Amino acid sequence: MSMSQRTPLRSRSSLGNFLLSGGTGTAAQSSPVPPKPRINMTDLRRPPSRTLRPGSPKAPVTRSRPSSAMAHFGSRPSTPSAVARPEPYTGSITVSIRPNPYSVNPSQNSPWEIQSPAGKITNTTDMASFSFDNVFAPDSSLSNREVYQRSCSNIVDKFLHEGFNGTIFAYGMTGSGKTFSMRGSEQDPGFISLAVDAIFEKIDSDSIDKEHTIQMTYLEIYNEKIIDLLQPSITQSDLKIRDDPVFGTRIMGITTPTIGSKQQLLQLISKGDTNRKTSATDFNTRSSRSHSILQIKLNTINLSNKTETHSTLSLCDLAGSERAVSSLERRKEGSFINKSLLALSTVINKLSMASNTNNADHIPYRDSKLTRLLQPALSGSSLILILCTIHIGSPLSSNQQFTSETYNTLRFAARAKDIMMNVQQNKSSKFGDAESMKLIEELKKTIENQNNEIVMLKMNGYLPEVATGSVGSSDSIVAQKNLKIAQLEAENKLLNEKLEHLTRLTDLQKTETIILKNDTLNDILGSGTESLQIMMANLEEFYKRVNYEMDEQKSYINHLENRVKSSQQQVSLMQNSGSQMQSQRDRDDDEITNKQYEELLKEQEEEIIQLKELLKDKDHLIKSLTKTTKLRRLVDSNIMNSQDQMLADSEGKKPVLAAVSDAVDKENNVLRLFKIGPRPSIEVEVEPRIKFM
Ligand SMILES: Nc1ncnc2c1ncn2[C@@H]1O[C@H](COP(=O)(O)OP(=O)(O)OP(=O)(O)O)[C@@H](O)[C@H]1O
Repeated sequence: MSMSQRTPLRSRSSLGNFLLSGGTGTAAQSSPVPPKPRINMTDLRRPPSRTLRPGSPKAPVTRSRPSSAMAHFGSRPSTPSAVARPEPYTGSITVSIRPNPYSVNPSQNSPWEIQSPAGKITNTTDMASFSFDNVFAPDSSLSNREVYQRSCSNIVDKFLHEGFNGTIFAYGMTGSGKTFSMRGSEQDPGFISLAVDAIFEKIDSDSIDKEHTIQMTYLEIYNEKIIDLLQPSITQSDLKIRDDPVFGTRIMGITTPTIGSKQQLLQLISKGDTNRKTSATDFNTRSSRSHSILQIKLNTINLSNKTETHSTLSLCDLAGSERAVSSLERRKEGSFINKSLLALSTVINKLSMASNTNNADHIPYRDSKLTRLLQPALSGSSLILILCTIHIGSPLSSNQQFTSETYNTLRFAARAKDIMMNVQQNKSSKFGDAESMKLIEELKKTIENQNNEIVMLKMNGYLPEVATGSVGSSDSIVAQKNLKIAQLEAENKLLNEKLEHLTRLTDLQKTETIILKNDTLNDILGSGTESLQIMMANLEEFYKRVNYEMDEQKSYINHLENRVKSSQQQVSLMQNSGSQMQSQRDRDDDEITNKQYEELLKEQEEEIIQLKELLKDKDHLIKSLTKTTKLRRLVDSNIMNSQDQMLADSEGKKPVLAAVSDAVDKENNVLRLFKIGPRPSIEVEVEPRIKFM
């Protein structure tokens, strides 16, 4: 059977030479969506960025400054913390400013003074000054590599070596150099190529006990539609976004090839680039008319300590905004681009305000596809670099617009710089689950292949041995054929039994894994040393949070419904008052808005159904957890009891069992509060292990 599409990348010292020479490249490239050898966490359908990460729409960021070690979240019910977590990154978003050197007119004075070493840019007219992590000189000899090393490589390193997610996006006016910085050229490769180099350097240099699997997606948001850049013809229609417990958000049905080599990855990126919408505009002959997001997902299995880590690097090249546009189509695109960039600005403003004032306002991530996709990153699941590209031309005549756009970009950058983040590393998990999923996949394929062979044998009487003339008379051919069919059927029966067994065991492990991967439940489970009261209080807290998130969803839906109503009213008002004089442009915009709201509303309705399912899942988890807790307590109390009994026998005192029984009564009272009935005793297979004969 072919496992080529899921063959992990090893360091060059082991499998690397074969794989990196393109051994698996072609197959993976043509595959639309290869199955992932990991537990499908979507069953849980939990929106993590709103629940368990520091990213609730109400309190997405910490208020602590970079040096603070004691980050806390805003107004949402806090996560009870009993388990030590990996060291988070607490600090601000990295913001770098890069001027387009060709926007400088040497014969005129620039309205901007740049002090690169101090990371400062000042407007010489009103002396408004901005400070950032980097402000690069408008120097055409400054290479992308240098800019990458000074602003971006740190995030890529943390993505590669420490299990952080990283998000890098280029923001700025059209023609200011976003695509130039992200894609670069052959002579001067951009951030994407440089990050790909770093990824494969890491794979090459890693020890032989590490296996890497790389997957990628490449999409564009064009006119508020998500389009798969790797399969645009098939999936021209708008792809849907869903919450995902592992990656924050997930695009349904997007092509996610598993990468076999660096060359293959670069080829796929180039393929995506050619599919991206670009057109000539007033400021740029090849202007990007869409926002593009390239995601590289890295899964690393450490064979020596049997752990699996995943992290995602997102590289976004945003479309530039523009006002002066001549064609209707460009105007329509511009209206969508401006809307999503406005939504991004609003989100950045609110996050910045929340950081500065502890004012936990609603963050409207759902106002655009762009902000919805960036939601996990902006709400604390990712380190972020924003590269703002600017024009620093003369303040005179035609360049006046550049100055005001540069001002806008710098204000956006300054607000982004204000946002304080508390970013968690992705946790490593034991990879037994991935292995068993792989076995299940292999078994399924074998069974399928053998079934096909049986069908062929029965229908056509085809036997490979016959075709090669290696068998004798027709009687013996029939006998051999029947024997082969019988053998295959017997083998398949056995394989089916194995498959069933394995699936049962994996399901058991899956339930455990879901509980283990659930941060909040981990907190509740704690180290196993908390008292019953603490554990039940934690459960109560967990329940509160679920309800809180449900309420928040409902209020957002109300908000959207109101917006749909008011825009519908506006439209009918305009129609009634005979405002046919309304320009074609405005009507286009209104239609877009209404359609968008209706789509949003539909999505929200679907999501509410999902959330209700999610609540059921959480109920189920709480019940499982309570069972586990009871079981653990029973085991503990049995041990204690036998020790206590021995002590009581020797000292003539009351044994501890009586106290444990009091505790069980108390717990049942709390459970009744949650409307969870006390559970009967359960059969639990302790530490189910996969055994494959
Ligand atoms: N730092 C730079 N050094 C050299 N050339 C640059 C630089 N920045 C931009 N350019 C040149 O300026 C032009 C416009 O750049 P680019 O296409 O990257 O802009 P953009 O911001 O992506 O625009 P849009 O939003 O319209 O897609 C290109 O010809 C590019 O080569």
